[in-house]
Amino acid sequence: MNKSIAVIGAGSWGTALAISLSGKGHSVRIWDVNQEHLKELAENRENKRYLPDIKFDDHLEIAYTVEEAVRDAEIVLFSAPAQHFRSALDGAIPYLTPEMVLVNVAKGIEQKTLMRLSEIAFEKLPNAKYVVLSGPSHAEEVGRGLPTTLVAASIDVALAEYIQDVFMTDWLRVYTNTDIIGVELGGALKNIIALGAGISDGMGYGDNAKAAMMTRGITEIARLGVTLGAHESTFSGLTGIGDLIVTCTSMHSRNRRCGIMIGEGMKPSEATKKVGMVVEGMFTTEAAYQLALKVGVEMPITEQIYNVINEKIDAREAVTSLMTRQKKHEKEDVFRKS
Ligand SMILES: NC(=O)c1ccc[n+]([C@@H]2O[C@H](COP(=O)([O-])OP(=O)(O)OC[C@H]3O[C@@H](n4cnc5c(N)ncnc54)[C@H](O)[C@@H]3O)[C@@H](O)[C@H]2O)c1
Ligand SMILES: O=P(O)(O)OC[C@H](O)CO
Repeated sequence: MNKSIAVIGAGSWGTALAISLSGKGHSVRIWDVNQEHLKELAENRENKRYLPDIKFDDHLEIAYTVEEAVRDAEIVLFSAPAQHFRSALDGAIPYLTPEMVLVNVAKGIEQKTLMRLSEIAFEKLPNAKYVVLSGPSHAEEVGRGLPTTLVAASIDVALAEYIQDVFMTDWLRVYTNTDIIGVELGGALKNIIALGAGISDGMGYGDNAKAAMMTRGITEIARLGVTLGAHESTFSGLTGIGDLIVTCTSMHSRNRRCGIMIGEGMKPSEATKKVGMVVEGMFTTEAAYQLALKVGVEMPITEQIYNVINEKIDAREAVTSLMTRQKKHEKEDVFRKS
């Protein structure tokens, strides 16, 4: 059955999902803090800034206030960048009702509190019907209807199944999961490794270096994730290794593109600006670095990327530091446990 859906954040991902949902016949209203951007969306009936040449259909309306977007919605989808999720939620709260299902697609950790986004939501709304939607999914491909998979994660499996039904199309396949911690952390932390993969590419290193970055990257992501309560197996699924692969290898990736420019010698702040859309890894690196210190987990790649993007060392020094670390067994963590 068709639903009424509010989308909060009309960037590339919010727009791509709004196009997909409205294409399925759902009634979608999209809102953004940037009023100028909303006017352009209404005038052009497409998102020329982020997803040019993909026209909106009649089921997709532009809302000029949060209230207008959220009023009578059955589902409220948050697609603002992770550092803005708290303010996006605060803005919507006066208009939310307990029946509304909240879906968050942002991938990050709040820098100032080190909280996962679901922790923010449950702190404010302890009984929220809350679902995380994540997975290997570039907006540029979803907007064009290219085959994609996602995972709807919730502590309530029935709720995850509800969102699975609402979002699923013949080309957008949605799985469910109840490991909300693992799904959130996989989506957030892969952006750090994608920055690293981009830096490696930008420095002119080859496929060997990138394969190492990705494989050792997922190892340290899982190490932190399991310490924070996630299931290890989640990191070998779509929201773990799946999302890591797509982000580290695609030219659509904002994180990888930013990394490439840094690897080529551009200042990190300049590279971030040049991407022109949110580069979540630039915030998540700091948060993950602090979280790892707090819980005593070793994250050598994250630590070096933290050093590079904060201009403490250059990328070549970071590579030397990673390559000349104390030698170890590949599965050292497993040996430590047994
Ligand atoms: N772009 C993708 O392919 C993709 C895919 C999966 C997940 N994501 C995740 O989705 C999130 C958004 O990414 P994006 O690429 O769409 O970003 P973007 O930079 O393209 O757009 C972000 C939009 O959010 C708006 N915004 C900022 N604060 C807001 C607020 N408080 N309320 C409402 N709108 C607000 C901005 O004005 C902007 O239009 C990120 O966490 C990203 O990791 C992106
Ligand atoms: O473009 P990126 O690097 O923000 O990645 C987008 C999505 O998270 C890929 O799944």
